[in-house]
Amino acid sequence: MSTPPVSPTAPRLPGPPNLARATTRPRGGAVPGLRYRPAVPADPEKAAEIDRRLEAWARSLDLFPQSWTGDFAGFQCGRAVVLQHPGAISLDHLMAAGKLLLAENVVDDCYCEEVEGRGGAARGLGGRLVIAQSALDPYHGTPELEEEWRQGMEADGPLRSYHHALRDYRELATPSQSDRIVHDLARLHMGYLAEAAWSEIRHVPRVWEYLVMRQFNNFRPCLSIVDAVDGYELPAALYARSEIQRITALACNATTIVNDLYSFTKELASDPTHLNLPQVIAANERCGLKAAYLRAVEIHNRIMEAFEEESAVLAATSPLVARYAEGLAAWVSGNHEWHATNSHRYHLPNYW
Ligand SMILES: CC(C)=CCC/C(C)=C(\C)COP(=O)(O)OP(=O)(O)O
Ligand SMILES: [Mg+2]
Repeated sequence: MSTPPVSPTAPRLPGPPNLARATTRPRGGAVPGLRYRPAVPADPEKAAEIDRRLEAWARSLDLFPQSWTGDFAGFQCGRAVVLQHPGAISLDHLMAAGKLLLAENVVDDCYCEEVEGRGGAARGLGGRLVIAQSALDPYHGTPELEEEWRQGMEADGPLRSYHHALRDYRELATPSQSDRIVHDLARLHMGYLAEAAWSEIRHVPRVWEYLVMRQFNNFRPCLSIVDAVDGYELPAALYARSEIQRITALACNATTIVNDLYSFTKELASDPTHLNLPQVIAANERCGLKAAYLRAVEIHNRIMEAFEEESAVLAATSPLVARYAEGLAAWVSGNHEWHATNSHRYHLPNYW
């Protein structure tokens, strides 16, 4: 079988970046020109307490080997959730957010990410993810088969972490809030599958296609819990409205592009073909990575601007919507702060 000819207009990756130019940045530096709002500072004692409890939880379920403890500490899960949920009504509510965040990362690292060296691979990912989805969305059948399923859910750290994190979340969330996150995690899994499929066939998407994939492979499950963690519910009928869905998606997309900007150097250092927004822009526009990076910042800023403007208009219509929009904005700010200051995990390119 002959290889189909490559269209001269097909996006082409720019080739390995010169990572000598992409060394470390000053600690805590934000991407120059990035539109963001300062986060409510994290109380270090609260963050440390969440980390301590999360590590104990992870150990009790044997979620990952001892040798990954350094990475767990470097990830700063406790600081992340304290920054992202400044209105959390209790430590238990922060713990629920922390368990979900930890579980989402265990699944991503162990099932999806090949470069992490923790078992993740594009091949066979669909089968692993459908079983992972059932850790959130229980199997119903005969008692015998349900028992087999229950035992199956104990098979590995990713399944145990999803199963137990969601079980604990259900205790403090309403049924519709729990159902919401189950659906948002299914969307996330669809995004993981698209990313894996493109990587297997070395497909370089158009910029809009990449952003569609990234709207699914997205922080949305984390923002989907902002009302529950703050101790109230945005009712399902309101949440389902298209204008609420839009501000939710804009906030989630802004925050996920922030990840692309801060993780750009880490990702290209481990895999020069890894897709992130600057890389996809460079491939489509046949420009250098610095120009592409600046264009990605501009796209992010326009999405942030739309989120801020549209959520302000909606907030004026009801105090409950205003509270929800504030919760989204707080998550966006806290997540930006976490990315900008997590020098264990992220380094900016030294373009500036
Ligand atoms: C916490 C959560 C819901 C994660 C799911 C999606 C995800 C892993 C991200 C949005 C982060 O993106 P990425 O895979 O690029 O992660 P790193 O850049 O390696 O931190
Ligand atoms: Mg990334």
